[in-house]
Order: sequence, then structure tokens, then C-alpha cells
Amino acid sequence: MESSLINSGVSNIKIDPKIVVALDFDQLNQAEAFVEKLDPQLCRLKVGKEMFTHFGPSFVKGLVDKNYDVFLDLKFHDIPNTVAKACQAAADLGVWMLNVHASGGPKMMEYARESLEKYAANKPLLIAVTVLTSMDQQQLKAIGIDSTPEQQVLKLAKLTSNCGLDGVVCSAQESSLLKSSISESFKLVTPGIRPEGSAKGDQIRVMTPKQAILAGSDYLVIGRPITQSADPLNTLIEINNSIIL
Ligand SMILES: O=C(O)c1cc(=O)[nH]c(=O)n1[C@@H]1O[C@H](COP(=O)(O)O)[C@@H](O)[C@H]1O
Repeated sequence: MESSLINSGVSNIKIDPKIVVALDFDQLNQAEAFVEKLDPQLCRLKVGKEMFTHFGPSFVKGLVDKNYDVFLDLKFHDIPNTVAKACQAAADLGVWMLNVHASGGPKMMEYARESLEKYAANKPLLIAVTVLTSMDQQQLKAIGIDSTPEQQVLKLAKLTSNCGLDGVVCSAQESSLLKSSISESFKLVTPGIRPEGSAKGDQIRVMTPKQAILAGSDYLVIGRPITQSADPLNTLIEINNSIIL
């Protein structure tokens, strides 16, 4: 029953779609044509540094106006006051979620959290990036960190939780560890998702959509496997079907 509803494009997934499609386009018309093929009942959308730098806040507002939940992924990392003000600017756009870098430290994260309190019921989720999914132990070592990616993710996720944020960006490879070490309600947002057989590209710590959900990820950020698909809507529906447990 559930799966046939999803095949028809309408399902209970609309209540809380797990897939966040990363819109990384450099042409506005391509992005708009792509979004027209999708449906806010089937996915949320992420706007990151590439599109925000090209097309700015009006693009984000346009997606919010189309009833999409938008994750504004600008990974703020600066002095606490600057990050707090940037978070408010993001919240003013009506986004569903925004992020900072956990490595900006506890003071920066606390300022960010406090800056959003005034939004009360309209407060976006605030999460922190731990270790980018494109990084492995060698990359961490090159920036002076001797821990494994898993150890570093756990350390930064605990710090993020202690600062009162809603969750983290991590790879799905760390999801089960974080769910058992922090709390069930602490959101795990995981990019580096690759359906079986799709190219990894620059991602290193990857998992399939189903593995990620089984590991405890709350939201799966997926870009190229959907945006570069010949039939993005069908690919999205297939991925949604693959994560029904
Ligand atoms: O914060 C993010 O969204 C993010 C964090 C991270 O560790 N890794 C990561 O890939 N991302 C973003 O997630 C998206 C992944 O896209 P694809 O690799 O095309 O699926 C990109 O827009 C990245 O900017």
C-alpha cells in the first residue's frame, strides 16, 4: 500500500521527506527546470555555496514560496558575532535548516543558537558540520588532526550537542555510533550518499541510501546521483522506495 502510493508520487513521505536534494547548479534556468520536476511532498531541497553565490537570497525565497523545506548550507565559520548575525539573516529567509562548522568552537555555536531564539516557533533547525564526507584520515592528518574521522566526528558531535544545537552533518558511516552515543532526537544529516553503482566523485565516506537509514541517519543529502540523472523524478522515487524499511 505504502509503496504503491509512493510510486504514484503521493505518500506519507510528504510528512517528513528524508531526502534532501542538493541543488548544485550554475545555471538558474537549469535549476528552475529541475525543481519544476520535483514535488515538496517527495523531498526537501538544499541550497549551498555555489547556488547562493550565483543567485543569492531571492533564489532561496523562491523555493520557500514553492513550499519546499530548504536547507541553507552555507557552513558558517567565523567569529561568534558574525556567525550569529549570518544565522539570523538565514532565518529571515524562512529556511527549514541551516548549518555552521563545529570546528568554529563552542562560543561560536552558542552565539548561533542564541541568535535564533527570537524566531520561536519559526526557528530553523541549527546543525553543525563535523568532518566533511570528502575527508579521510590522511586529509585530517594534513590539517594537524591525529584522530580517525570517526573519533573526530564523535568529539565534534558531542560538543555540538552540549552547545544545544539540533544535530550534525556527518557521514552515514558514523550514524550508528552517534545515535547510540548522543540521543535519538539529535538529528543526523548525512551527505556522501551513493545509490549502488553510482560514481563516488569526490566523496570518500559513503553509504547507500538504505544503509544510511538503517544506520540511523535522519536526513540524506543527495546531489549528483539525482541532479545528473536522466530522469531525476524517477530516481528520487526509486530512492524513496529503497528506504522504506
Ligand atoms: O553540509 C553539507 O551539505 C555537506 C557536508 C559534507 O560533509 N559533505 C557534503 O557533500 N556536503 C554537501 O552535500 C552535497 C553532496 O552532493 P553530492 O556529492 O553531489 O551528492 C554537496 O552539496 C555538498 O556541499
